[in-house]
Amino acid sequence: MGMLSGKKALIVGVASKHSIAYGIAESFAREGAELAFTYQNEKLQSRVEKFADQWGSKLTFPCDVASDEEIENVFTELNKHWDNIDIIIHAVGYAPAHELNGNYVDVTTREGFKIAHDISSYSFVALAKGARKMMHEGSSLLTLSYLGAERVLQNYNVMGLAKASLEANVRYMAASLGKEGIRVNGISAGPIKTLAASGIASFRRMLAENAKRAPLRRNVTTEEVGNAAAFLSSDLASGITGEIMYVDGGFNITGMGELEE
Ligand SMILES: NC(=O)c1ccc[n+]([C@@H]2O[C@H](COP(=O)([O-])OP(=O)(O)OC[C@H]3O[C@@H](n4cnc5c(N)ncnc54)[C@H](O)[C@@H]3O)[C@@H](O)[C@H]2O)c1
Ligand SMILES: Cc1c(CN(C)C(=O)CCc2cnc3c(c2)CCC(=O)N3)oc2ccccc12
Repeated sequence: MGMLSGKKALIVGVASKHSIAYGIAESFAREGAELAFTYQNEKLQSRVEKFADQWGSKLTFPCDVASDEEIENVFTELNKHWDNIDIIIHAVGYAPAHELNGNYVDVTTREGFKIAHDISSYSFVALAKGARKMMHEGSSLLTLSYLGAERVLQNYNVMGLAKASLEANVRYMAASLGKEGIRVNGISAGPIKTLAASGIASFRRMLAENAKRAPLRRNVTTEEVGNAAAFLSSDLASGITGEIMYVDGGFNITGMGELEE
């Protein structure tokens, strides 16, 4: 019997086998959850359908989180298969690429700021609004954040502000839904080589620096994030809400790497 047996989970954000959402789906399937997925657009449809099939799921729906109509349609369709929903995973983040490379004041724009906050933060509460009628006592929502929400990481720029907004979103949603027994949490993951990380200037250097300085002396994997997500989404975490859990090899507790090994 797995940690998530009998649980119905909707996973938003699978784009490739390197996705954090993919790692989460792997852990969830292993722990016995029944899975449903959304994909951002037709380009990702066949890939996500193939992934869903390997986890025994036929439930996949298109959803660009910029569209209230597409979000609403996900839950209308999902409700034809499931009476209610136990778990929602929000693994979506985006800012226009030009915002994430260069001096924050120089590269940040009003349009880029709006898009980053809409797609990376508003979309989390938008999913909760869409799922409102299907959630129940014991339901759990989980999102993915990054250290850039609280500290300055070179080039992360407006995504740091969007993640700060997302982390406040976790707390306000937890307070808003707590009386109904619905929990809302986040995982602040260390850097991982995914599609969202590709094309980022000096990402490789950042990964190496993280592995050097983190107490565990290595980077984390999507499997490790998946396992922490399974715990936080399970009844074993029934007392935890409004919390952001670091899964980063301990990097966030350090001020400076060991000056000599
Ligand atoms: N990779 C890292 O280093 C890292 C570290 C900490 C947190 N995160 C966060 O983890 C989450 C997942 O990112 P990832 O690293 O797995 O990369 P990824 O590229 O695999 O996943 C990002 C997902 O966001 C989706 N997305 C983007 N815009 C969308 C839109 N308008 N509508 C619907 N979906 C949209 C993409 O389709 C993709 O599935 C993001 O929130 C990211 O900020 C990533
Ligand atoms: C770590 C790290 C990441 C990974 N991470 C934590 C993220 O949250 C990914 C954020 C992200 C959001 N939007 C886009 C992209 C990445 C690249 C492709 C694109 O067009 N838009 O992204 C960085 C960007 C700059 C500096 C560090 C990082």
